[in-house]
Amino acid sequence: MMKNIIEVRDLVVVRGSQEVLPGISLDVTPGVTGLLGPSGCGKTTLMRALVGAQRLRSGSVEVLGEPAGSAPLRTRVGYVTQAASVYDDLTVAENLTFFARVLGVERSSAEEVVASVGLADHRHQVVGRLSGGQRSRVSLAVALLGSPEMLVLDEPTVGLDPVLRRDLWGLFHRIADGGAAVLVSSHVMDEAERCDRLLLMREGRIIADGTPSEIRTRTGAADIEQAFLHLVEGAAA
Ligand SMILES: Nc1ncnc2c1ncn2[C@@H]1O[C@H](COP(=O)(O)OP(=O)(O)OP(=O)(O)O)[C@@H](O)[C@H]1O
Repeated sequence: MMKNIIEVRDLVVVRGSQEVLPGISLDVTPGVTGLLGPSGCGKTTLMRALVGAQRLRSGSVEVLGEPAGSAPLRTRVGYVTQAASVYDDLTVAENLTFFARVLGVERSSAEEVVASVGLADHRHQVVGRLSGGQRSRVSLAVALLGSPEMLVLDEPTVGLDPVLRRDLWGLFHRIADGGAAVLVSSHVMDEAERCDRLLLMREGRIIADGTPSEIRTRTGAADIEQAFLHLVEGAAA
């Protein structure tokens, strides 16, 4: 059996006055796992909990056998939020060299990750003058420093053209083939078929968990969007 990279048990998270996650449990093994669900269902909140950036009301979140967010996980986990988190006044290469030093990662790794996100030709450009899609790939490159064993990506393909989207999904699978858990959130259902496993989320709960074909077969739907609607209507009935 494949080892669990992520173990979440009875996780309850309250934000403001709302119980956003009312008690989630899940295991994630290596591979590309898609976290899908409508806007506001709690995807980002779950991802924040996985990287230790979210206060938990109760329950536990373990990553690679350590409590989420603990010091030993610092270089073993990569996280990309929806907002680019790099320095606009530095070049692509300068950003990567800076973060490589902060993380204590080899300088050569900085060059590798720039190439892997397709930005080698832009490495001497100032980040503030790049397009939105290029900037978000700089954040992704930072998250890839040190070859993390868990990579958490919040809507990483928003605003990218089809060729880049295809290339990035190829990259996610190569990373997963190396034994990492890559967790990708999306509300674009047509990206679901690119995942090894899907977690469909609604109102803070996982309403389906399986491969894309398992979920389609179980619901008798032609695609994941139809399957999701079927599940939502079934749950409401
Ligand atoms: N800082 C906050 N304070 C209070 N409530 C919040 C806060 N951030 C998010 N929420 C609430 O938590 C719920 C889940 O939000 P979350 O960002 O996890 O959803 P999401 O599924 O990632 O949505 P999206 O796809 O739009 O990014 C929403 O109802 C939102 O209003």
